[in-house]
Amino acid sequence: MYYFIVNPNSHSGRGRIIWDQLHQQLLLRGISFQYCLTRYSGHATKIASEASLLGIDSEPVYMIAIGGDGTIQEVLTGITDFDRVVFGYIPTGSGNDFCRSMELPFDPMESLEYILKAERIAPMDVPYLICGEKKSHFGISTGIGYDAGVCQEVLATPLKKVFNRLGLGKLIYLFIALKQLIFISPGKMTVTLDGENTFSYDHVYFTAVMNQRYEGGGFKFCPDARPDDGQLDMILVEGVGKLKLLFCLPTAFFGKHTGIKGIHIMTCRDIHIHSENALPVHIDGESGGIRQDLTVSIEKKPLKIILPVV
Ligand SMILES: Nc1ncnc2c1ncn2[C@@H]1O[C@H](COP(=O)(O)OP(=O)(O)OP(=O)(O)O)[C@@H](O)[C@H]1O
Repeated sequence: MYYFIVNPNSHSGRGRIIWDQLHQQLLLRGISFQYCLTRYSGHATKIASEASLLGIDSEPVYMIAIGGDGTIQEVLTGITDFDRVVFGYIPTGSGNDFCRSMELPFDPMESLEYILKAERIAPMDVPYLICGEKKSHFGISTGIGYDAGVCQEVLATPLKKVFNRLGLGKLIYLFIALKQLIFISPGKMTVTLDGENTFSYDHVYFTAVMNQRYEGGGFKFCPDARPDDGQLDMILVEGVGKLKLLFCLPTAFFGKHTGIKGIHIMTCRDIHIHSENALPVHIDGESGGIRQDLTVSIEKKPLKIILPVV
C-alpha cells in the first residue's frame, strides 16, 4: 500500500500545486493509496510514525515523502521500524540536495513513474543526531557553525518566499552567506570519531556530518560520501582567512576543495562534536537550535528506498 506524506507548503506553496497533479494521476490510474497533507512543522514525523504501523514484515507500507529536504528529515525521524517501511521521495522543495546526491530525477511526475514501478529497491543508511533528549534522523547532513547559521537566517527571513517566487532562491543563500562571513568569529571545536580519535582545532568555521555528497543547495562538501557504506563523512573547515574561505567555497560546488589546507575530511561510524561556544545547528537544512554538543551515529539497520533503474 502507498502512503503519501505531502508538505503542501514546500517551495513556498509549490508542493500543493504539484500534489494536485500527482493526486489526479493516481486517481486516473486506479492506484490504491492513502495520503496526508502536513499542517505544521513536525507534523510529517507524527504522520510517518502512525503510517509505519500500517506495514508488516511481509507487506511493508510504501511511504512516499513529497516535499523538500526538510520533509525527508521529518518523515525519516517518524520511521522507527525499518522492516515495516519502504521509503520513496518525490521532490517539490527548493534545495534538492537529496535528489542531487542520490541521482534521483528532479521532476515530480518522472519520480512518480519509477516509484509506482518500484523495480529497484536499495538499502540506505539512516544517520541520527542526539541533542539532549531528542533523537532525529536525517537524510543528508547535519552541521554546526557557519553553514547552520546561514540556514537558520535564511529560514527566518521573509525574503526567502519572495526570492523563491522569483525562482531566485539561491541568491538569498549567497547574500546571507556573505553577510555572515563578515561577522563570524571562528571558535574552538573538538571532534571525537568512533569514541577513540579526538582532534581539537582553535579557529573552526563549521563542521558538517554528511550521509550524502551535497548540502547547502549544491555544495559537494564530501565528494566520496555514499549513503549505503555504513559510514558518516565529516568536513571541518578551520584556520583559513575569511578572504581565502570566500574563494574556496565556490570550488566546493565541484568538489575541488578537498586538498586545501584547513579543510579536513574524515570518515567514521559515529562522532561527537563539542564547541566551546554555543552555535547554530542544522539538520537537513532545518534549524536544530543553538548548541555546544552534538552526537551523530547511524542506525544499525539500513532503510529500504525505491530508486530509479539505471
Ligand atoms: N503546513 C505547513 N505549514 C508550514 N510549514 C510546514 C507545513 N508542513 C511542513 N512545514 C515545514 O516546512 C519546512 C520546510 O519544508 P521542506 O524542506 O519540505 O520545503 P522547502 O524548505 O521548500 O525545501 P528545501 O528544504 O528543499 O529547500 C519543514 O521544516 C516543515 O516542518
